[in-house]
Amino acid sequence: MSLRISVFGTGYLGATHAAGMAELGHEVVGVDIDPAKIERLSRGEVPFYEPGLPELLRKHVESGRLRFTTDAAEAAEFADVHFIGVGTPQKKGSYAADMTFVDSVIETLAPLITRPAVILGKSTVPVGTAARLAARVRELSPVGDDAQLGWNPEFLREGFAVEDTLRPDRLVIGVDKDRPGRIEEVAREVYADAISRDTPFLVTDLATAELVKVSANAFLATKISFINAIAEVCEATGADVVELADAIGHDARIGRKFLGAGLGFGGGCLPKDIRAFMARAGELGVDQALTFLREVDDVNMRRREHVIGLVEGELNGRLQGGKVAVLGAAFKPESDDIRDSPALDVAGRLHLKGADVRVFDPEAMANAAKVWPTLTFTESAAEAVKDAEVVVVATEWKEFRSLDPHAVADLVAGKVVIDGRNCLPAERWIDAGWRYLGMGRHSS
Ligand SMILES: NC(=O)C1=CN([C@@H]2O[C@H](COP(=O)(O)OP(=O)(O)OC[C@H]3O[C@@H](n4cnc5c(N)ncnc54)[C@H](O)[C@@H]3O)[C@@H](O)[C@H]2O)C=CC1
Ligand SMILES: O=C(O)[C@H]1O[C@H](OP(=O)(O)OP(=O)(O)OC[C@H]2O[C@@H](n3ccc(=O)[nH]c3=O)[C@H](O)[C@@H]2O)[C@H](O)[C@@H](O)[C@@H]1O
Repeated sequence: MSLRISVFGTGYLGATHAAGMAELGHEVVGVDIDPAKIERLSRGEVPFYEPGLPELLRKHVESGRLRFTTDAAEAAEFADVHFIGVGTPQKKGSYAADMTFVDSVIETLAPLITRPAVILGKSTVPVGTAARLAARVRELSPVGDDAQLGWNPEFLREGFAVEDTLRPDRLVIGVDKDRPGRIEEVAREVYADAISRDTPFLVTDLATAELVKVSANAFLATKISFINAIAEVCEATGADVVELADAIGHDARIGRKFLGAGLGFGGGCLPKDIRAFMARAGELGVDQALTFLREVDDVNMRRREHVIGLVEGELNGRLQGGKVAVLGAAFKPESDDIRDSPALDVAGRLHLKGADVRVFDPEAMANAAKVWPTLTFTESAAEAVKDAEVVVVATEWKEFRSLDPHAVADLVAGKVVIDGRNCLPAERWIDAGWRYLGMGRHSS
């Protein structure tokens, strides 16, 4: 059955969710406070890089099943199901999540709900938020208890956002167990396609749904920092963390995924989510339960220092004026997202320490230049590495993984490559005469 849906927030999550809902047969309006974004989306353009999304979005804008507006009243009038996908960034000067945007959607939308409707929150929020907002919605809406709020956390990965939206590996719906209302029934209609394929559909209370999301991200972050901590020990002992990860990953209880040692995790979610989780635990008086996440964060940030130290070492302690190429600015490949990007952080810090840094990224240059206008960005990887004394591979784009070490050798001043993502074929680079430094690996 086709539903009328609105999606508040048309960033990485919201724009993908809106297009995905249209693909599932629903009629959708996307709402954002940024008029420039809405104008581009209305023309069928995606204002960020996400493989497969431009085609999907254009298809549904052209079919008329998907449109965009800055007018919340229009969305309230049109839709019976409202998703909230606005940002919950880290607050300045604090670990906590900034709830201004989510709160503002509720304050605007709830009074406009004049017939029974369901609101499903998708943003990642501190536990307790949904119960607070559900009460606020009942208070503000003219239909009172007939305006119901549940929480439906999102697990998509950037770079695979379309696939993850259309074929999620699980669906979680948080419902106030004392007032379940129509939330489960409506969510089953929204996600009928995935449910028909036996996708696990888990109905929980509101707090559990909120905690599922932050626990999943905390676990992923912990797994990455675990392997990076082991990488530190490998570096001290001459062991090889990639062989080690392969070996422990064969144990099905451990698994090989997310054991990629390197520059560590970044992005708009993992770092801020573990910090917000710690902040919320503090407010709840259970901060001790999550002190290990402090360590997870510290191990992660040390990876960046480690790479900066390696560059400095290769330049004989002389960063000032040293020519360094940084390949990659995005926090991971197949994304133009530079939020808390380890690659860009390393490039920026080397630049602040006086190195002559040149950066190239296939998709993230425009975003990176906004944050680091004083960094030098080049048109190509070849231009970035020209005359470099050290090359740092900081984001594992395919374009960098498949670089020809012989061709690159002809361009550089020094054949030193730091593989910040353990993504290069080390033997090929070594055979081509390079000094190769991996993360937690034998160097040559
Ligand atoms: N990016 C991702 O891969 C995922 C993000 N999330 C969560 O989803 C939420 C959104 O994340 P992103 O899409 O990455 O953020 P984003 O920053 O790309 O997008 C947020 C959008 O919300 C808009 N906005 C702010 N206030 C608004 C309002 N009152 N009404 C309508 N629009 C408003 C902004 O203009 C912006 O376009 C966060 O809580 C994040 O943790 C969850 C899973 C995946
Ligand atoms: O809440 C969110 O926004 C999302 O956060 C992550 O997705 P995403 O940030 O898109 O990226 P990941 O693929 O998880 O990678 C995160 C970071 O970890 C790094 N990483 C990943 C895997 C690994 O083995 N090693 C490693 O350093 C990546 O380079 C990247 O910087 C989660 O994977 C999603 O399930 C979740 O929905």
